[in-house]
Amino acid sequence: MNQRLAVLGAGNMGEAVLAGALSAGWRASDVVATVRTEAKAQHLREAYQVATTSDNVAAVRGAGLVLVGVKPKDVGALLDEIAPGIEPGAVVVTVAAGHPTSFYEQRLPAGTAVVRTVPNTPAAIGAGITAIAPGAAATDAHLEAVEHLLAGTGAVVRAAEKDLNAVSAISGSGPAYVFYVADALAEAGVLLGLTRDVARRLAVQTLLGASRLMDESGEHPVLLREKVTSPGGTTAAALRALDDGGVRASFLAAAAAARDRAHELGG
Ligand SMILES: NC(=O)C1=CN([C@@H]2O[C@H](COP(=O)(O)OP(=O)(O)OC[C@H]3O[C@@H](n4cnc5c(N)ncnc54)[C@H](OP(=O)(O)O)[C@@H]3O)[C@@H](O)[C@H]2O)C=CC1
Ligand SMILES: O=C(O)[C@@H]1CCC=N1
Repeated sequence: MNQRLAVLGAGNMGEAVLAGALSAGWRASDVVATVRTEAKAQHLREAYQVATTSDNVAAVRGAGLVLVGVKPKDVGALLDEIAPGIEPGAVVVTVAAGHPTSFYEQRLPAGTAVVRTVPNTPAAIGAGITAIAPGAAATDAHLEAVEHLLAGTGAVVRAAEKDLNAVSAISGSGPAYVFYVADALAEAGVLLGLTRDVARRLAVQTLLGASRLMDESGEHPVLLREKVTSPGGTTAAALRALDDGGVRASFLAAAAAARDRAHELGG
């Protein structure tokens, strides 16, 4: 498989994967990115020195790796468009939520290797986590090539394809849940009379510090929570309010809703 990479739809996720590939040593001269708007294309050329075009068929010609980065509703039309230009032996990697690998295989030349992935936006700073699963024609060598492609975006784990909608509900959408909590915590600080600036800094640094502590200590979140929660103290009072508000149950319902929506998007 050759090292030419075509990123079709270099938006939030496509651009993050592109940036990760370059930081992992991919040559900018081996990358072409497609978008619809010239302003976005200009940004990609200036930020990464990659070639850009709005012609997806031209982009996939000569590409050994093709990344599908468009919205789920646009994937079918994109595949129909590029199918005639796909190189024999090319690997098609997708970040789109929902669609199973069989959806791609039905529209691409017979035997095309497809690898479905679920990344998340911290990939843009090399702190993402991506789950990958092979389609029917994808081999271990294809998965290794995709792991190499994604190495600069953060952690990469292999998963069963049947689990990818659940993965999407946890780590794919997960950053949005964390930003939601950050916003809620900052607004709580404002309610208690802190300035917006101070409240936001307290909330963001607390999430960052707590995440690092979980990661670096390796301790279970329950144990870490107990270390903050003094008997009869302030945190116990706060956690009781969260439980009274059904926050834990809401997270379970939120994840199930995201998983079910991914299933719907996949048709
Ligand atoms: N955002 C996230 O956190 C995650 C997203 N995903 C998946 O990633 C995919 C993209 O999401 P996201 O990056 O947020 O969306 P964006 O809208 O940011 O990116 C989509 C990009 O596709 C481009 N585009 C649309 N149609 C075409 C086309 N026909 N040819 C070429 N380029 C095209 C758009 O170009 P232009 O900018 O010029 O309009 C845009 O840059 C989705 O399928 C989503 O399910 C997966 C995991 C996490
Ligand atoms: O919201 C979405 O549909 C995409 C998939 C996972 C995260 N963002």
